[in-house]
Amino acid sequence: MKHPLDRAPGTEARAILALADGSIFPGHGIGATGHTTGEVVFNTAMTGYQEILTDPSYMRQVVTLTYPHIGNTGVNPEDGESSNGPAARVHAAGLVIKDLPLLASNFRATQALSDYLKAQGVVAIAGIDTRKLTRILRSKGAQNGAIAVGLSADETVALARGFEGLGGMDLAKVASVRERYEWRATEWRLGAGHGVQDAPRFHVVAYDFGIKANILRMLAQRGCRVTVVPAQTGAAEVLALAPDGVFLSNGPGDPAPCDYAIAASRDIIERGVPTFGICLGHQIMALASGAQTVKMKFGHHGANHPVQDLASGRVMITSQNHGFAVDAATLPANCRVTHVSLFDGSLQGFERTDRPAFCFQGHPEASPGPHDLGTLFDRFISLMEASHA
Ligand SMILES: NC(=O)CC[C@H](N)C(=O)O
Repeated sequence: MKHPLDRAPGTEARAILALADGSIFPGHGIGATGHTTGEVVFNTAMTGYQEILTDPSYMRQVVTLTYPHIGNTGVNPEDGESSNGPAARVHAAGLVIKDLPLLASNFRATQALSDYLKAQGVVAIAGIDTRKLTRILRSKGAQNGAIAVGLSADETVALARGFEGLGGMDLAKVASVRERYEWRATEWRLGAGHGVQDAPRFHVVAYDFGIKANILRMLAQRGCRVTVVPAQTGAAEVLALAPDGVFLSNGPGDPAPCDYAIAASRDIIERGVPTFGICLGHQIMALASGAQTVKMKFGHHGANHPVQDLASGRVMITSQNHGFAVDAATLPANCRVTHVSLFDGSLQGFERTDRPAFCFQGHPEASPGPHDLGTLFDRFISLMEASHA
């Protein structure tokens, strides 16, 4: 009898991964049939594939995982990161891996990765030389690509070249929730699962540009009642909710065309409301402060990127997922750099010197990844406390 976490060997369809430069990688399909396109990026995290697939920031990106064995721990109903609708919903446009194990084994697993990808309609490919692929992406930069089951190599290359690219693409409003909602679930604990915040000290309004659930859980854990609002909510509507603080979320796509979010954030920050931004939210805060963003060559996607906190000199190991960055040279005088990447010297965080506002480019909420920067959430709480005093 087939165990729900087993996979029958030799049953996969032939599939092709093609890059816009014409590179072809034959493999086998481990997800839905059909085809998909997107920007092909590589992520160096050794695990956390369920959180990565469900992170809305990966919308229109085909994720290559450089760790060779993916799927070993199956998937479970609790580790999804998409807060908008079912947490288990996959947002990545596709998945590229080296090897899918025949057997998944974990006490929390309820489904095999392959069955999950099929159920979610996600096209995915295994048997790929991900080291070769990653060397191409590192030397030439992130590229548009396609995965296809049942198409020729030429047809798959044509699909890859047909993807319009993420530059200039406004996806925050696409990933965002349509209706405002309240969030109270706290962080997951072994044996207890998620708790509920029923005695909140603060009210946070969180802009949903594609927000990850663990950000909301970490805010709730620290005593916040969170009202999550759609990406295009105006500043007046947010201020009318009388928030103690405003949060600008992570999200997919290019931050520069998100003019609605840039304008609203500018108004809210100028009003002196404590504001915290993560990843796309950090980029939006920079644009709202007058700085500029740029597209990176291949971005940062992984779970062990060293980042230095300039005030203390301490080096933090961080979770990262971004393909755009704030150009530090364009930061105005009222922005002070707080964090720098030790991989490439790029800007990782800044604070406003004239307003209670700060932001971080990586992912302090982890999921997946290390927890070194959880203290940034405590800093946001301190800003809200200070504004009450
Ligand atoms: N995780 C994120 O919020 C990503 C932000 C933005 N889409 C980028 O790629 O840089």
